Amino acid sequence: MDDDLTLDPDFPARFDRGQRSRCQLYLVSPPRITEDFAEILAEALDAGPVAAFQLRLKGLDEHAIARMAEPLQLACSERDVAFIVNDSISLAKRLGADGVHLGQGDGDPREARTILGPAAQVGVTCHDSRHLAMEAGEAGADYVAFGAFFPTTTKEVLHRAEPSILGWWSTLFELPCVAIGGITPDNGRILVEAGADFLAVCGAVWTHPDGPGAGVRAFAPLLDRS
Ligand SMILES: Cc1ncc(COP(=O)(O)OP(=O)(O)O)c(N)n1
Ligand SMILES: Cc1nc(C(=O)O)sc1CCOP(=O)(O)O
Ligand SMILES: [Mg+2]
Repeated sequence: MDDDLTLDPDFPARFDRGQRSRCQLYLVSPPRITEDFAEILAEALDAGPVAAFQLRLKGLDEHAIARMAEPLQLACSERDVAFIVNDSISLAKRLGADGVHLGQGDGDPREARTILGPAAQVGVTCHDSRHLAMEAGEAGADYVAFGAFFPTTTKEVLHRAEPSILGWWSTLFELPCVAIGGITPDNGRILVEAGADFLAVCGAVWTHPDGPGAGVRAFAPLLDRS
């Protein structure tokens, strides 16, 4: 791995903004995965610096997700990649995950903090709303997520965000911001330049025609904004 692409040395202790000259990659799982997904994940994580992986499985109950999680969590911990659980504070607790990502209907960041403890990383969906982002920051979130910036086939989105919200946020606040939604190596640069601390990516990595490793590598040139 290229030394120039190493992560903040404190990672994954916190969703640190790290050096402001760099943006980091935050992988989001496909909504459905196959039994061999741990190998696919390992290929992606070994291809370049990935700060965090979010387990975002839809249409399954928590027991089923918990059964699938173990090898994925191991792949992350072996590589110092933060393992974040989507949607469920209780599942994050059960798995001993590094953190949880909460949508607006998924629970309160304060409750997540109480249940998961001070070291847990709590992210909050803020759509295109400055108000929601400030609320999340006040509630103790470790990052705020804005999106969707581009059309996506991974989920139906009701909100579209403009890159300027990233510039507004990162100028005023120290708390890291994540950009999500339809991000590819071809369109992501504008978000990095606008101030995104993390690019959260699903489809562009897992459906890359040359495999997920190539998907991760394709983002490397975008992440340095110095
Ligand atoms: C990093 C990141 N940002 C936003 C989301 C979306 O979360 P949510 O609004 O809860 O929607 P679902 O993911 O549950 O469909 C996310 N998962 N990750
Ligand atoms: C999970 C999710 N949340 C979004 C939001 O706008 O809150 S967009 C999105 C899908 C991200 O997948 P892809 O990189 O394939 O577009
Ligand atoms: Mg959710």
